Amino acid sequence: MNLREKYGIPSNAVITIAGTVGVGKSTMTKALADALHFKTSFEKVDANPYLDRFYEDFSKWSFHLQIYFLAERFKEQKRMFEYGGGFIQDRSIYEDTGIFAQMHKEKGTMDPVDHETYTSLFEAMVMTPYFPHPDLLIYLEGTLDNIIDRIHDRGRPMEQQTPIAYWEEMHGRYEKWIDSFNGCPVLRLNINDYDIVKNPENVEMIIERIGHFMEQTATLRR
Ligand SMILES: Nc1ncnc2c1ncn2[C@@H]1O[C@H](COP(=O)(O)OP(=O)(O)O)[C@@H](O)[C@H]1O
Ligand SMILES: Nc1ncnc2c1ncn2[C@H]1C[C@H](O)[C@@H](COP(=O)(O)O)O1
Repeated sequence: MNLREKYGIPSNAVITIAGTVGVGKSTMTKALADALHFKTSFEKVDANPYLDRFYEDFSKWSFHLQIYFLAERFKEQKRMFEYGGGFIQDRSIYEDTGIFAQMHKEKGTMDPVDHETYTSLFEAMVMTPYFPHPDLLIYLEGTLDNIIDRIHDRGRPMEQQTPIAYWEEMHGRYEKWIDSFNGCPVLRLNINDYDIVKNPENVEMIIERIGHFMEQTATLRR
């Protein structure tokens, strides 16, 4: 019996991994997909035509980048549900608006009219009964210091030039955002509790928690 069957995770589940930059979403996405024999949906980072320009000049490229991410994630959402599920997704669509667009508008690096246009498009596309929401959002949390170490170790050039204050602001916003998020069931995992890089066998403990959690949420919905 494989781990998915052992812990009763439906083969058509769509699980999205959320959390601030560098917390370990991509690593977790790959580990869970390998262990569950699920497909993956990754964010495009290297092939993103706006990301470098955005980090060079937030104000100039905020709107372009958000529209790009919205289009990419919406296409991915469609692809996952057309396949009939069985996916682990690296970052949810909800974080684009709830964290990034909101933060840049409030910090003055996204024009308020652009933000309004973006938000109305996002709501028309996502906040409708027709939009398929994930079965589960796994929220990865950790201390700011650990996360900044990971960003430095990973070494993406545009992130190295970004002031620590940016990651600190984002970290604080994530903590508030997740407390009020209700788009789908949320399972929180602290990165200090499960080191899946040093101890890959920890993945089974995470899958066990996912199985129990999904069973409980399904019972509550019945
Ligand atoms: N459990 C872990 N222990 C140590 N390092 C980790 C762990 N998970 C991820 N990392 C490292 O942290 C960095 C960021 O991880 P990544 O998965 O790319 O984060 P995200 O997708 O959230 O931005 C990478 O260098 C990755 O190898
Ligand atoms: N919606 C977004 N707005 C601005 N920047 C974003 C958005 N989504 C992702 N990003 C950035 C943050 C990182 O530099 C890369 C990849 O994110 P990661 O958390 O490392 O997967 O894209």
